[in-house]
Amino acid sequence: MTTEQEGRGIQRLEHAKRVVLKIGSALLVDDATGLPRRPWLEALVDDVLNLRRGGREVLIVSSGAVAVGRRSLGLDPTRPRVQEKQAAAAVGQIRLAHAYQEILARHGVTAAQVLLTLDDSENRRRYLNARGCIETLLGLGAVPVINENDTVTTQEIRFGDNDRLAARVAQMMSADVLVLFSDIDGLYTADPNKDPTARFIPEVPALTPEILAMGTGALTAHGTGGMVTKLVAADICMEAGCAMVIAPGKGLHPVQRLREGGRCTWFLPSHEPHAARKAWILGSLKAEGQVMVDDGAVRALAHGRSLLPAGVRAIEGEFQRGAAVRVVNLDGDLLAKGLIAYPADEARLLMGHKSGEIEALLGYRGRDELIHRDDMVLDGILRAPVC
Ligand SMILES: Nc1ncnc2c1ncn2[C@@H]1O[C@H](COP(=O)(O)OP(=O)(O)O)[C@@H](O)[C@H]1O
Ligand SMILES: N[C@@H](CCC(=O)OP(=O)(O)O)C(=O)O
Repeated sequence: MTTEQEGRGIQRLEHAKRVVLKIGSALLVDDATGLPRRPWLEALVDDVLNLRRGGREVLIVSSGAVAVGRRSLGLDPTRPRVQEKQAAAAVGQIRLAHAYQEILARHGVTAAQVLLTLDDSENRRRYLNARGCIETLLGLGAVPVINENDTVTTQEIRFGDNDRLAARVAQMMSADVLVLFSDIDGLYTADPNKDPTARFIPEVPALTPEILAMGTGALTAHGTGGMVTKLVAADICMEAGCAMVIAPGKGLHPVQRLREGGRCTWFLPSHEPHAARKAWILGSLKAEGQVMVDDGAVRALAHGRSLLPAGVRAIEGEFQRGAAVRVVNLDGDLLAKGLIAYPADEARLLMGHKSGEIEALLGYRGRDELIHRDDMVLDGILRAPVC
């Protein structure tokens, strides 16, 4: 790898505000005992703490529930049935979460278990709930330890592999970097375990058909992904403006080795996560309603602030929480488009009121903002001029 290539990826990691680390079963679970590898996990937690000391937020997407639980239940790994895998995940997840919790707690850090399903990334209301919860956990200094909620998913309605889940989490949380730790040090032109002429690829600036053709299935006993799912994950990340890296995870302190310039493959998107999210709100979502705001709110939006209920005069349309809505001024001029934090009926109850009154009006304490600035893109007469 050239110094310049090394540099670009590492720079992304060193300047990242939010990093997702994905740990595969083959790295975490000891083949002989079927238990989490403690020394490896302790070294990983050390790495996580170092990242956090540098001011970064860290999320962990961890596989291993099925591998751990399968062993505890004495299930045959060669003939997995869906219900047995679900049962194994239920047993293994509690042990896995406990291992993370125990090691992080020794350093005074709180671990938080988050189990997600495919629906949580595709249904906008659930998406906002999951995102809000993880955002709150990060704000409170916890380390979210995320896995698929295997016990309630079936073949048709699941991520199926944690490479893709991790990419969806990175996209949902506008992470700057996703690290996929693997049993291999990166992407090759072909599977190097089968083809000795396969060449290593240090950096992928775009997912061309040639790159996509390099993906083939998994070889390991525990793993479900192989290179195919890593390239699917790269596609999700690149689209979301998140850099992704496939790095070797077998040895102790895999993050430290990555930061020291160890061999890996970087997938580097040309745009930032924030820009990608805003483009998605502006371009891909159909507005389901309209919010009319007063002049004070127009000034707040123009300064990049969130929209509070106090500045709202009227709400049109019937929509659910998380719907995309147009924001207009009293003359009906378009100002912005955003994802609203309340359904239409509740938003109507809140309009014109101070955020401190939300609990009394709705009977629960929701978000202070009707549309958070991270969920809003200025448009129409407030659209930033393109230079
Ligand atoms: N083009 C490729 N480059 C690198 N590895 C590949 C490629 N195609 C297939 N593989 C295989 O994918 C494996 C990594 O995927 P997987 O076993 O799912 O890893 P993990 O469990 O670490 O996520 C490698 O060990 C390798 O055998
Ligand atoms: N949710 C499953 C993980 C499935 C998976 O993707 O495993 P892996 O290929 O080892 O990352 C589990 O915890 O066992």
